[in-house]
Amino acid sequence: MIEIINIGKEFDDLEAIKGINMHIQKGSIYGLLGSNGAGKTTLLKMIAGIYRPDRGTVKISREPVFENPNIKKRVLFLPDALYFFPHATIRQMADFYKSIYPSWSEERFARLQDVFPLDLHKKIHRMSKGMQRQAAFWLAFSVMPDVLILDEPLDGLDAVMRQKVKNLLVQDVAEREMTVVISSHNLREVEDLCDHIGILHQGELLIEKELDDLKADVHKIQVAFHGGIPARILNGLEIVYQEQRGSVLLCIVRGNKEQIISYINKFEPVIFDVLPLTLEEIFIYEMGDVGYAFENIIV
Ligand SMILES: Nc1ncnc2c1ncn2[C@@H]1O[C@H](COP(=O)(O)OP(=O)(O)OP(=O)(O)O)[C@@H](O)[C@H]1O
Repeated sequence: MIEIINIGKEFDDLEAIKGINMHIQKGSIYGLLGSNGAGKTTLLKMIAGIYRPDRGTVKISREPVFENPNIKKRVLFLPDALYFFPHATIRQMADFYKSIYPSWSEERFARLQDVFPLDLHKKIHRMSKGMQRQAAFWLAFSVMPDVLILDEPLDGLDAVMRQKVKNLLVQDVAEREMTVVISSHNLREVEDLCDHIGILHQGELLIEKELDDLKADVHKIQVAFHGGIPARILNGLEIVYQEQRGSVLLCIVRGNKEQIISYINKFEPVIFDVLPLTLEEIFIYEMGDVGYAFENIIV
């Protein structure tokens, strides 16, 4: 659905995006993670056709996005800093969206009034930050785009509204195979919502994987033995991080869960737990691998 082919982008002498390749499947929810300044917004703007890549191409449905009105009318970008016309009301913005997006659904817009309790005729700039974000989602869901690109989307929404928006996103993906790309620092939210994850760092894509595969590959282990930790045990494990707390060895280990369990059981542990890592822990550890310092990631 979305093909990103060796794209690069520079700002003056800063190489913000350094030759990224990505493939995003139709109907998936792709979470783009990364440290501050990693290049997420720059990449999203190139996917949305707002920035022209200095090299490489972004294609949606096999067509280049940049300066391609046929594709751009199927793509909606919700930026982190929202923009509405000065003094516009939601109704006026809706009429604008209706005039530029052929997929706009007036019927859906009317139905979503039940989800977003906002005054259609109040000037948006007089609304609270969270209400403005609700207005932006109301408009976005009424456009019914094929591709929805969201930069830090749920910031400012209260817990109930976040859940409502997440439900609407999942519903559009399930019912009409909308493709969603989300950049977020809220890894718990990404973990709930996304099926694919990309981690960006200093303009490069460190990892691109299905969330389930990412989680299946790395485990948190707590283990203790009579008479101390056998020195040999560490040789047979791909240990990413280790720490001893009293007689308990805590470590993060890469590899197949069953193989790790059968290997450790040979040493006859008295305590042995294998726990999944949260996406937040995986992120911190992957970033640690590339020198983005962490100290103690086992909690
Ligand atoms: N319009 C611009 N002009 C010059 N430099 C820019 C511009 N936009 C972004 N940059 C630089 O490009 C790099 C990537 O910025 P970008 O906003 O894409 O990062 P990000 O991953 O979205 O960061 P954050 O998580 O902090 O929002 C940063 O070093 C930033 O200063």
